[in-house]
Amino acid sequence: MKRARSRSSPPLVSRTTAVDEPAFAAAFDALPSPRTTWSAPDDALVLGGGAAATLTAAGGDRFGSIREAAAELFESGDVHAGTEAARPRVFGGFAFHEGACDGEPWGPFPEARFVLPRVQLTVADNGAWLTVNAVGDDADVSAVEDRLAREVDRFAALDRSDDAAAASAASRPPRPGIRESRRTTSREAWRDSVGAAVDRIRAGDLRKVVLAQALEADLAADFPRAATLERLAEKYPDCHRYWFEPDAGDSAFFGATPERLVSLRGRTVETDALAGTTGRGETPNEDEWLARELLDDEKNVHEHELVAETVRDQLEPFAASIAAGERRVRRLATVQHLHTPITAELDADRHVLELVEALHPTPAVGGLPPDRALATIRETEPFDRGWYAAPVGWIDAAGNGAFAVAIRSAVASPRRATLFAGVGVVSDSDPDREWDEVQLKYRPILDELEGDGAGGSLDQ
Ligand SMILES: C=C(O[C@H]1C=CC=C(C(=O)O)[C@@H]1O)C(=O)O
Repeated sequence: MKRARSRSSPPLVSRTTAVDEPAFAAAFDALPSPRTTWSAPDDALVLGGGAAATLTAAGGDRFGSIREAAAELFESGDVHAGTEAARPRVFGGFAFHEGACDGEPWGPFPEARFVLPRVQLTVADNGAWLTVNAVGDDADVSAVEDRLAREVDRFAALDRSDDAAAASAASRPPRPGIRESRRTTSREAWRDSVGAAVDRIRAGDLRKVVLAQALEADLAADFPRAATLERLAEKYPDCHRYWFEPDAGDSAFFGATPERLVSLRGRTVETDALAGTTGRGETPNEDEWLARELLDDEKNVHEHELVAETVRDQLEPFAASIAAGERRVRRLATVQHLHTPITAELDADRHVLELVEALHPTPAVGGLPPDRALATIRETEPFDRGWYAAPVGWIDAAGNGAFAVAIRSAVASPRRATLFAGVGVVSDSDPDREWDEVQLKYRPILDELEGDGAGGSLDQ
């Protein structure tokens, strides 16, 4: 097992100043690689460029290793953040399980990687902020202040967010179109594997397993990075949106997920149980009808309750109190899900990665019992999950953090994208309906690849 290593060593110098908000695409394009973006409904938008420090780890101890490396990084700092949202945070994610990054397209992705951006734009309720971070040999206060002054000048020359032409959808590069696509799993293979999982569940060997597929698409034109993120932000404003570029190569892992894994602030924990899916209707009435049917559907409610119960059980050892809200329907642009919000107060101070490790993988992406479900996933799926369905998010110096489950996601390079989507299999799952559900879950990303470019769309 590899230990986490920090490529630079503390101390850390961080300086921030208020700036006029640049247009998203202009800021994204102005940042150096590796770029990071993070955006959540209750969080500031962060765009990071370059790496003042990179923490990587692998193996079963990757959560603990990153925690140690982050503690070391944040140990001694000279920080003038200006606003809370611009305080130093490392952004990144984990592999779904050990060995999940072995195959393509995961080559450049370690099993855990977090970055303290070298240059960071933070767009919060109280305005836009530009930060320069430096660590180790680069951590010289006057050099950081000079760099910040240069970055402020550079960003001042960019299009502004309130410039209608820069922000207009019409001026964006079109969606690239798909020239050719390949599925990892044929319909026959899917029927066989879902059927085999159902048999094991009925035999009492498993309670639930989430099986996924991948879809590789050759793009007809270059993948428009910033425009795709802008379109996802408009269509999925209530989702966690993320973009992670590895250190090498020209790919990125990105997505717009409705599923929060956990957020920790002080001792207050918020999490979601999200499982059980139906489509969107053509009309508001049809939407309502589908939502009511989902709330009453035994198979979906069972699939959902296994997640809600397990999340509560997994939080129990850490919690002074836990409260679950009412089960309701969460409506997204392409699907509707059963959703139970869960909150807890911890019994002691904890690091968010302790909770991430305890909760991942929830049965919304793994299954029950966890070990048997994971073994089934490894035996069944003919591709590597990499960071798909794994925790992505951020950590700060106090051990607070927010993590989402990286579903509705893909790895994209300029001319290729690999998309991932899965479904919860329970005792009365029907393979063909589950196949259709996988296709719905590709939609958030697929809609941004198909369409108005030169290429075509996917046959379902
Ligand atoms: C595993 C995925 O979705 C999970 C989250 C919400 C609903 C799910 C379901 O109804 O099967 C899945 O558990 C995915 O989108 O790849």
